[in-house]
Amino acid sequence: MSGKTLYDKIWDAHVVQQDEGTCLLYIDRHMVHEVTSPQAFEGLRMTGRKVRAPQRTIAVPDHNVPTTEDRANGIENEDSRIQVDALDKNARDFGINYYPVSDIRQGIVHIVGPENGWTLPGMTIVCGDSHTATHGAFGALAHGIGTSEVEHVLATQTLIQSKSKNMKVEITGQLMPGVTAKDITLSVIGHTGTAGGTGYVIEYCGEAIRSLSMEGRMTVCNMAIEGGARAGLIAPDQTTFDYVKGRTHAPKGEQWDAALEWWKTLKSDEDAHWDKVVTIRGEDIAPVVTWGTSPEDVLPITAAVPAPEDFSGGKVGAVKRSLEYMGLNPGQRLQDIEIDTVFIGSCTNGRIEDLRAAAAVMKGHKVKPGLRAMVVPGSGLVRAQAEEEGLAQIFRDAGFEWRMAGCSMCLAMNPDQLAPGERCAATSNRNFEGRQGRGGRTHLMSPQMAAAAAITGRLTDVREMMAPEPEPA
Ligand SMILES: CC(C)[C@H](C(=O)O)[C@@H](O)C(=O)O
Ligand code: SF4
Repeated sequence: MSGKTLYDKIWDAHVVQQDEGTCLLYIDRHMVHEVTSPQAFEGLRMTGRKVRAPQRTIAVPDHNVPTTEDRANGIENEDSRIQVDALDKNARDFGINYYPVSDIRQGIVHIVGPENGWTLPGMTIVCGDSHTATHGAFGALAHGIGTSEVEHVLATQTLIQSKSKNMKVEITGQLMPGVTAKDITLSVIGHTGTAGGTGYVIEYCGEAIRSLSMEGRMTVCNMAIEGGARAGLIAPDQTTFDYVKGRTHAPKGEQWDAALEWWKTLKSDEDAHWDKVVTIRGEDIAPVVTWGTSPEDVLPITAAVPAPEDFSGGKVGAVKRSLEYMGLNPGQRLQDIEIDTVFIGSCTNGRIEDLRAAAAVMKGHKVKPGLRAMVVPGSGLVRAQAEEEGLAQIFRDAGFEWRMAGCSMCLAMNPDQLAPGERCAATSNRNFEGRQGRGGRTHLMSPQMAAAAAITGRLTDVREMMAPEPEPA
C-alpha cells in the first residue's frame, strides 16, 4: 500500500461515518457571509433548530458592503441592504462569532479567517463561497459549499462529501524578479485550463512554493477553484507556524505545543500516490496578464493578443466572442492595451504584502491623469496596518482612492463597478463577462503589475519600472 497525501491525512482525520461513495466529514470551521446564508438560517428557524457549534462559526459581511468612508450611513441598494441586515440579525439570534461592518476586523471572509487565527493547519473549513480554497494555504482542507450545505453544516457541523483525486502541482526552483504568487497561480491555470483540476484536490509544492510567504501561498490557493479543483493545499511548515502563532484564536500554551506536534505530521508521504502531476519551472514563469474572459486566457505581458485560429475545438468560437467582448484585435501587443481603471484588492490580492508590493512600485509616481484607481484593503486590520506603515499615504499621494474593506470591484454586488466598455487592470481572480459591472472588461494581474499600469495607463511590464540590478564589481 502506498503512503498518504496531505489531503488523504486531513480527510481521514475528519471522517465521522463512511458510506458507499460518500462520507460524513466533521467541519472544524464554518465561515459565513451575507450572500449565501440567509436561506440557510431561515431553514433553521423554520424547523426550530439551533446552530450546532456557534463557537466554530464565523460570520462577516463583505460582498455587498460599500467601501466609502461614509458607509456607516447605511446601504442604498435594497437587495444589498436586506442581505447585510439579515446577517446582522442571524448572527445575533444564533450567537455566532461576528464582525459587523462597524468592527475594525471586518473584511473579506477569506482574509478575516486567517488574520484572526480561525484558520489553522489540518482543519476542515467550509464557506458558502468558492474562494474558500484560500485557506488551503495553511494545510487545511477548505472548499466552497452551496446554501443547502450551509444549512446542513450550521445544523450538524458535518458535511456529506465524496473524496476527490490527488493532484500535485510542483513549482521548482525560484521566481525571477517581478514574478509573484499571482503569476504562479495564473500560469498554472494557463497551463492546465479551467477544467484541468476538475475532480481533484491540488497540493502545490516545490521550492518556489516553499519560498512564498503565507500571503503569497493564499494567493496561489485562492485560485485553485479557477483551475477547476475542489480545493488547493500547501503543506504547513515553519512559515505557517510563525504566521499562526499569537493570533487571537490560535491555540496557546500546552494546546499550542500539542497542535504543533500534529501539524508537523501534515505532509504527503514520499510514496504517496498522485493521480495527476504537473511540474513547472519557477524560472519559466513571467509576469502575466489575462487578455480574455476566462482565467485560462493568460499570457506573459511581453506577448500579443492571440487569434481564434491559434486555438482548436470549442475554444475557437469562445476566443472570437471573448475578443469581441474585450474589444481587442489579434496581434495587438498586450503592452499597448490602454486601461480606464485600476483595482487593487480582493481575497486574491488584498493582503498587507500585496499593498506593500503595489506601494513600492507607486512610490514617487502618480496615477496617470484621467484614470480611476482604487486600493481596497481586504480587511480593516490590513487597512490599519497599511496606514501605520505609510502605504496609505503613498497611494493617496499618487492619486489612488483609499477605501474601506470589502469585496468591492471584484464583483458587481456593491457600488464599486465598471461602466459598460470600461477596461480595468484588476488584482482579483475572475474576468468573466460582466464580472466587474455590465460590459466591463477585466485584465487580471499581480498588484505590482496593476500599479505599473496605473502609472502608464496601459498594461505594463513591471520589470521596466524596477531599479536595474547593480553591475557585478
Ligand atoms: C457570491 C459568492 C457566492 C461568490 C463565490 O462563490 O465565489 C463570489 O464570492 C465570487 O467570487 O464569485
Ligand atoms: S473578493 Fe471577490 S473572489 Fe473574493 S470572496 Fe469577494 S467576490 Fe469572491
